[in-house]
Amino acid sequence: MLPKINFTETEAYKYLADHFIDINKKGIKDFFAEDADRFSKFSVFFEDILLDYSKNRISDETVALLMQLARECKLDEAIEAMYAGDKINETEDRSVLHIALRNLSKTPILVDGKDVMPEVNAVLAKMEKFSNAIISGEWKGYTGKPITDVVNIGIGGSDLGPVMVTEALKHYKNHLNIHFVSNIDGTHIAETLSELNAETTLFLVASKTFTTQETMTNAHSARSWFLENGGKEDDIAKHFAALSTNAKDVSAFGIDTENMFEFWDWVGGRYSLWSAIGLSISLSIGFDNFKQLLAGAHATDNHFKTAEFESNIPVILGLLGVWYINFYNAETQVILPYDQYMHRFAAYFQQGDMESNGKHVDRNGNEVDYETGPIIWGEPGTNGQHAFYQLIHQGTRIIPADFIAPAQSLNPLGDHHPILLSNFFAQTEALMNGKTEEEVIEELKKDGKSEEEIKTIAPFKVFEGNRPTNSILLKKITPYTLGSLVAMYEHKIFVQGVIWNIFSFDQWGVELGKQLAKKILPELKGNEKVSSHDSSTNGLINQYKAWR
Ligand SMILES: O=P(O)(O)OC[C@H]1O[C@H](O)[C@H](O)[C@@H](O)[C@@H]1O
Repeated sequence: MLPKINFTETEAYKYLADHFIDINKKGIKDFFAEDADRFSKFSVFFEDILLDYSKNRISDETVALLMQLARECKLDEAIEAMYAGDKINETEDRSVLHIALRNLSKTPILVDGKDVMPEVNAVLAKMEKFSNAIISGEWKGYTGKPITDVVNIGIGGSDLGPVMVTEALKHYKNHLNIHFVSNIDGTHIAETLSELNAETTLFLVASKTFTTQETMTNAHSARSWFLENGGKEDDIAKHFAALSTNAKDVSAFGIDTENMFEFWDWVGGRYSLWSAIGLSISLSIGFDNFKQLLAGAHATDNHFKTAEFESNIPVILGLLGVWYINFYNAETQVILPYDQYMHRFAAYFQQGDMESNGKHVDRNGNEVDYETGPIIWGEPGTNGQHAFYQLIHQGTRIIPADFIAPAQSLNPLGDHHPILLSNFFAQTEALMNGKTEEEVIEELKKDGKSEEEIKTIAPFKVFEGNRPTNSILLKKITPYTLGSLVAMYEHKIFVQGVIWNIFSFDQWGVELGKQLAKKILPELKGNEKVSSHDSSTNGLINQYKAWR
């Protein structure tokens, strides 16, 4: 079980609160001026990934106190409990074992005394066989033609991970066209199907529960489309596969259980891209590359489990987040990949982080009196620079930023990559150093501005700087390094959940809206006016009925 410690009552927290007052008076650039070793002290390599966290508002003492905080919160016991298969998802009475899905060392991992690895490996073997058959064209559609298009129908964790990874690893993809349908808005599936041919299309119905309204509705529409476009009931087995934990509902839908790729209740939806939910990834880049993704994540899992906290990347990232959220009152965390392929990375971790740590009740069932999970957002660089960086540079809020970039481009075209990377380096430098009033005045003088003009314009051109960033420089985006990176962020979320004393692996907060939508749906039928809600909801529903 996870320890249940209120981190604000630890010794370390009290020291940190005092220490914060001192640190807050200093600028990050002052730390660099004082310490020539700062970069080597506050950076860590993990294989082909370099984390530089030196451009943060931290000193040696901050780091030592944050590490003490982790120790007082018994992070080591929490890590051990997760890896041992303890039911740390207490509110759902489940283990949390996405680490087992990529446990390529095959050491036994027990849930209720049973080793889960044989089942994990059996599903991986089935995914390999299926992926090879589809990719090679050996698997034929109902008219004998090979599959050309794959449509993953899923939402949330059954969509975002596969979308993010297939996009991030597009460079490694084969000839198959992979599509994703998630939204219940009929436009999503209608637009997707309009380009497709039923004879050569494979649908993956991806749903852990196989009850999610959006996915089931989209899956039924896909089935009808298939039958209307020449397929027969008997052909469904050639064109539909299911990725789920719910065998009963899969066969009730009419999908051959031979075409069912199973996973288990100890895999959280937002941690499931490594499971059968990753079948679209394996189809897109081939099973060997999918295995490399798992291998990269497995390497991070070993790092997280064994490295000292001081050199443990997820621990460092997690504690830095706590420092800003709980001491600087940072509300958000921005993730900025300088890699076009990674354009859905921030969106993926919006679910990963916000659904995990968006909690206001602690592990003892009490309301917390401190902040927990941040708002996660971000877009790829350099697009973000021309959109929202203004606020990061000169706004009133502190926005800790993670900058991520590969040293090697997968599309080395002219000077594109050096230009991209010059922006990556420049932004963190600018955010740290800012621009002083003296520098601004100097610049304006050089531009030949008058004293009067300088006085008027200078205040607007000053950047106070001291804005914290992490830089994550990867040698190259490969399935392996991406797997490592994603697992780092996953474990960072775990670290923060442990410190905040919350349960990171349930998501009760998404239920209420679903329940109410089910209640409202029948009320939308017929023309009679609705009066069972508040006046706003009644007004909106009745206007919808008048206009539809
Ligand atoms: O995979 P499914 O069971 O269809 O669930 C899809 C998604 O829906 C739910 O509402 C949860 O909030 C998500 O964590 C989950 O990933």
